[in-house]
Amino acid sequence: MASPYQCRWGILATGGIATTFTRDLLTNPASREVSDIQHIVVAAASSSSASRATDFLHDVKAPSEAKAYGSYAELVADPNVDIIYVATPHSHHFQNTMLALEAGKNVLCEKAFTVNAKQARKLVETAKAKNLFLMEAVWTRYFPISIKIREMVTSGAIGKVHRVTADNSFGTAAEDGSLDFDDGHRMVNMELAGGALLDLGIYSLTWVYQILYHCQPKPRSAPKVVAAVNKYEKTGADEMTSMILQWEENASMGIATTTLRVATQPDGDSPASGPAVRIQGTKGRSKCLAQFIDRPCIA
Ligand SMILES: NC(=O)C1=CN([C@@H]2O[C@H](COP(=O)(O)OP(=O)(O)OC[C@H]3O[C@@H](n4cnc5c(N)ncnc54)[C@H](OP(=O)(O)O)[C@@H]3O)[C@@H](O)[C@H]2O)C=CC1
Ligand SMILES: O=C1OC[C@@H](O)[C@H](O)[C@H]1O
Repeated sequence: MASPYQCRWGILATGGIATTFTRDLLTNPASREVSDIQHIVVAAASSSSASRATDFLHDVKAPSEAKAYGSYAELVADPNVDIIYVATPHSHHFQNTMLALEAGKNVLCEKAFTVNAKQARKLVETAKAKNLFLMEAVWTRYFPISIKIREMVTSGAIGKVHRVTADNSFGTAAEDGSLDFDDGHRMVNMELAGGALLDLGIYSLTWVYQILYHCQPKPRSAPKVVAAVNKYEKTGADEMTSMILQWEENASMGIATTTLRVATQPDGDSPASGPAVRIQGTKGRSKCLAQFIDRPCIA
């Protein structure tokens, strides 16, 4: 049997999702019946100190040879790194991803990819010009349930789809109107491009787009969009966003919502919480297909 391809990762940032992702990356692919690849963490960097990166590598049980850097610039210059995983707040994705691309590295960047379309275009152009892999880490697209539902839509199993509704919301509010997060937390901090839309709403939009856009035959067109945003008065970040997308030629509508004030699942995992995503087609009654919009669960 051929030896597995060795993919050598550099982890840029050491926060919550960097820890979760890196632990998952180091799980033996054989556990999911994959044998043609081996993921190796060769280095990690923290913007605050090399010792923070050392602690991170220890925490995720990376190989003892993995290098710890105290700056992102040192990480992207490491010749042993094939691909960089960017796990900083939204505000920093563009600059961190560009740093890595310019150093000739492939990149997997956390969602939300960038804070505007212009930044996204620039990154894509740079990656193309340098023939590098570049991807936004929206794992929702790869869940077995997403793949199954896309198959159901493209095979016509639920008929012509006319409506998708998707909500991804969590949080509660105190009597005085304050949200669960401290004002400096990345979820509500404008300096870190916080807010419900970039953090959670992108999952609602992912569901609408993967059904009503990507599953439709080409040529496809952009939808008409009407949207409204409520801002959190303590920080100015969006705390509630509702989006209606309509494709006139397909007679289809997507309704994507997100908020930090109430939860998609007020009753936790119980079916009483209701679905996060509903897909309605001509051959199917309304389908309640996913209880967790950003987790690989089946309702
Ligand atoms: N795909 C998914 O399921 C999830 C994705 N995410 C996404 O991952 C990204 C990071 O989220 P999360 O890990 O929860 O965030 P954390 O706040 O836990 O970690 C962010 C890390 O970014 C680094 N960083 C660099 N500059 C700054 C700065 N100015 N302020 C704060 N941190 C900075 C820090 O690491 P260091 O000090 O080492 O440089 C910090 O630990 C976001 O884009 C978020 O949307 C988050 C959760 C789940
Ligand atoms: O992507 C995410 O998914 C899970 C949430 O807890 C987190 O805030 C968000 O960034």
